[in-house]
Amino acid sequence: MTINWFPGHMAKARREIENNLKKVDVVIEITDARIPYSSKNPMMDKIVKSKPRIVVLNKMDLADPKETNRWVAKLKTRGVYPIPLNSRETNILKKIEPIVREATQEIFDRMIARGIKPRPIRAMIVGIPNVGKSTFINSMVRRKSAKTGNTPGVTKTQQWIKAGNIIELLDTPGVLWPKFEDQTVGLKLSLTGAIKDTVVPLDEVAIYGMNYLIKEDKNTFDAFYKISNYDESDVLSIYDAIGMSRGMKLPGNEIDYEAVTNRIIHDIRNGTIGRYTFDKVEILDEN
Ligand SMILES: Nc1nc2c(ncn2[C@@H]2O[C@H](COP(=O)(O)OP(=O)(O)OP(=O)(O)O)[C@@H](O)[C@H]2O)c(=O)[nH]1
Repeated sequence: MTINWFPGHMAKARREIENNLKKVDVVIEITDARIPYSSKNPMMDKIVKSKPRIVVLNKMDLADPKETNRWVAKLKTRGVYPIPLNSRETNILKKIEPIVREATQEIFDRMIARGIKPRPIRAMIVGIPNVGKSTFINSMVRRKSAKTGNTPGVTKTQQWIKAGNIIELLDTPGVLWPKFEDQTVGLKLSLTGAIKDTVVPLDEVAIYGMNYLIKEDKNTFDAFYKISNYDESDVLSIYDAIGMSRGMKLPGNEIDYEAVTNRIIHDIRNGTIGRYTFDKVEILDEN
């Protein structure tokens, strides 16, 4: 989904979420496990305020498992309920149900104490674009594609959809804007596919990712591209090595640098090279 986030859009998105918040018991915030800090909306804490919040570290299959564990531990100290997930799996309901129960225990204890028969727990999904909100909803309700209300003339009525026996979800997720304030955050959002390619220069994205991987895990990077003997402080030297190794040449035998850029981004974004986390937990204390 492409949205240009102008102040008017931001205000509208925020208002919609604030209205929906009144109807739910718990908020399920979807983030990207590779960038749990950069894929959060900057105002989420203010917007959600006092509702219990589950933070899904989605796309865990693409993130470094050690770093994901560190994020879970850290987020637990911040008053939210973190859970790593791969929303493409079919059994996520089983993983979500216990944490939804835990997050809403007080509300339901109160209902029971007042003699009210417990009703389904109502939840809304929020997150920035492309973190996997629709995939999560579809997987929770076990259907193939998310319903959309974009057909002209079709009245958009908001619906509750049942996810298993104890949860009801608002069928449309709240889409919020990503963080824009920091250039590195922009590079990470682009590297993981959360923002559209044209927003950030692609070669900068590729160079950022490449340097990060070489710093973190040079052996894997070299083995993946079958390269050696390059100067790691010189971007062109690395590009030349990859281009040569992969036979990415233009007519006239020059290296096709654009193809190398696209290749690197593709390989990192899809996890073909390996599982990496670009936000380390320490970033929370620095900001
Ligand atoms: N590897 C992996 N891919 C995922 C996971 N969840 C979602 N995806 C993929 O991520 C992409 C974006 O997923 P969507 O569900 O469309 O994301 P969204 O947040 O609804 O996106 P918007 O509609 O743009 O707000 C799709 O290609 C999904 O298949 C996951 O847990 N692991």
